[in-house]
Amino acid sequence: MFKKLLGKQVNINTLSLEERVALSKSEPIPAHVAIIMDGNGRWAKKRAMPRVAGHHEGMKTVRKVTRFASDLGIQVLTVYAFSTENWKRPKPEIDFLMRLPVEFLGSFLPEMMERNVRVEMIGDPSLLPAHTQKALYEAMEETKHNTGLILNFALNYGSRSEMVSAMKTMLQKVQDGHLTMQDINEECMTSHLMTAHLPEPDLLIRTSGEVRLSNFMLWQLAYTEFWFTDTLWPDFSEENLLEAVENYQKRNRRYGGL
Ligand SMILES: CCc1cc(N2CCCCCC2)n2ncc(-c3ccc(F)cc3)c2n1
Repeated sequence: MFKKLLGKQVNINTLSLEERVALSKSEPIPAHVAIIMDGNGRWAKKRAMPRVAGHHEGMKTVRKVTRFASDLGIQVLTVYAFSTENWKRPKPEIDFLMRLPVEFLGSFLPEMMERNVRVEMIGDPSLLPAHTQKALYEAMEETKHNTGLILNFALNYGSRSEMVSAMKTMLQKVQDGHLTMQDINEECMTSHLMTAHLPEPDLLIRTSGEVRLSNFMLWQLAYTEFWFTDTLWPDFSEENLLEAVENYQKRNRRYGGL
């Protein structure tokens, strides 16, 4: 890929990662990047390892990508960690998955504090085990005053149920006289979603070659740039994230216009 540097065309493949990062930071960085982290089971299968080994390696990738996103100046990183459909998985796998937040936060929270990272979540935490909820709430409490990157975990999250819940709340407000039919518009709907306080995603990344949304942020992704890669999530690197951002910066977004 070629980029303009000081009036000259530069082949970025000849640059170091650091040089490419500096170049990328001279152009608009996507404020909100959302990632569907696919390919963990396949990564393990390729190595004749149990699926949970892929999930554990995937957790390390979350740490690595969080560091790099923070360095790049990304404001919000939303990662789809557990969907409402994932409850159909075997119980031992779910039990393992539900311990990952405890391990992640136990080892990474000090560094996230140093990096001024704030931990948030979207989804319904009530069905998560007590130890998972405890780790999550403690991390959100400890980091709530941080003003750097927002690391936003989608946990027990499903977009359709998020939208139904928003509609029910708005209907209840109309019944209670707190809203009128005229108030109901796209902005009103957006303000009733779990992401109301966040900018809409500028860039969606999905790994492992799957090309579908899987009930993820369906309303919020209306004008988002999509970037799909065959790379399996445990293999996803800083280089992959930078490539997605560089590709994003090449696109001129129209928001439906010309
Ligand atoms: C509860 C399911 C789950 C799965 C999971 N995987 C497995 C699936 C996708 C790949 C990444 C590794 N991770 N990775 C980090 C977390 C995490 C969640 C909340 C939090 F506050 C801190 C860390 C995580 N949570």
